[in-house]
Amino acid sequence: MTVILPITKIPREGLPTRALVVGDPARADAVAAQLDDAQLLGENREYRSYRGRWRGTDLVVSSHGVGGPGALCLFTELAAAGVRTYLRLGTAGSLTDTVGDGDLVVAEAAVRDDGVTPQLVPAEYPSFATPEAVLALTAAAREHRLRHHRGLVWTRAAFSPGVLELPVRQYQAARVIAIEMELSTLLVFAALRGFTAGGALVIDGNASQDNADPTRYSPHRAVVTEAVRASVAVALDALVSLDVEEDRA
Ligand SMILES: O=P(O)(O)O[C@H]1O[C@H](CO)[C@@H](O)[C@H]1O
Ligand SMILES: O=c1cc[nH]c(=O)[nH]1
Repeated sequence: MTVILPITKIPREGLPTRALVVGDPARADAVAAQLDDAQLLGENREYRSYRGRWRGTDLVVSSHGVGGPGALCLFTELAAAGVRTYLRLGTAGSLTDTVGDGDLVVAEAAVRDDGVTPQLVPAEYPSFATPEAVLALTAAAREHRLRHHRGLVWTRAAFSPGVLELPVRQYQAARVIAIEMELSTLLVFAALRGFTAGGALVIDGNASQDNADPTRYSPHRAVVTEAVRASVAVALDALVSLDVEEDRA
């Protein structure tokens, strides 16, 4: 009898070892539509998971919703079902004028302001992308002729600010180029398990100007939608090219 995992309702066994994870269930549908023989694996809450093939390689695509704690539930259940290599394809706000709308940011590492990984491991522990994932994503972005940048990302639990002053200027001065909400959770989770992980993020606005006023956040513009659509092949090409498990201590 197939055992179904409780939070994502994916099967406990027999999954491919690679997963593309995205925030939005509709984005999981759009990725699945590009796969060969896509099959829905399970659906519950914000989590929608498919399996399928890209260029002959089996993989999973799953949505994790918004925020690190919920995303961690997906990453954990995917691991229980056999996934060992994760790439996140998401959106992010830019923190610098040189990274514009529709550009792709390939994360080298992420600031752990995610609100959840401090409950897993001390705050000094790093949140870094697997080097091969960074190289595979940048190579695929170049091949697909997408405007892209490598750099540091700020993962932050709260989308909009409250009353506390945010260290935006300090992180800008420290060369952090984009802000989003789940990547550091994925990178820490993967490092703790000895898995491979990375992420690429499509820029959907200037976060240092827009996020204090949620009515100015406008991610549904054509420049963003088109860049996300074009980035799917980049992320899938990178995912199927990765094969780094054997070298790891
Ligand atoms: O486009 P996704 O993958 O959802 O990523 C970003 O968009 C959401 C905020 O609108 C957060 O999940 C953030 O990380
Ligand atoms: O967290 C996020 C995601 C996309 N864009 C932003 O400005 N922030």
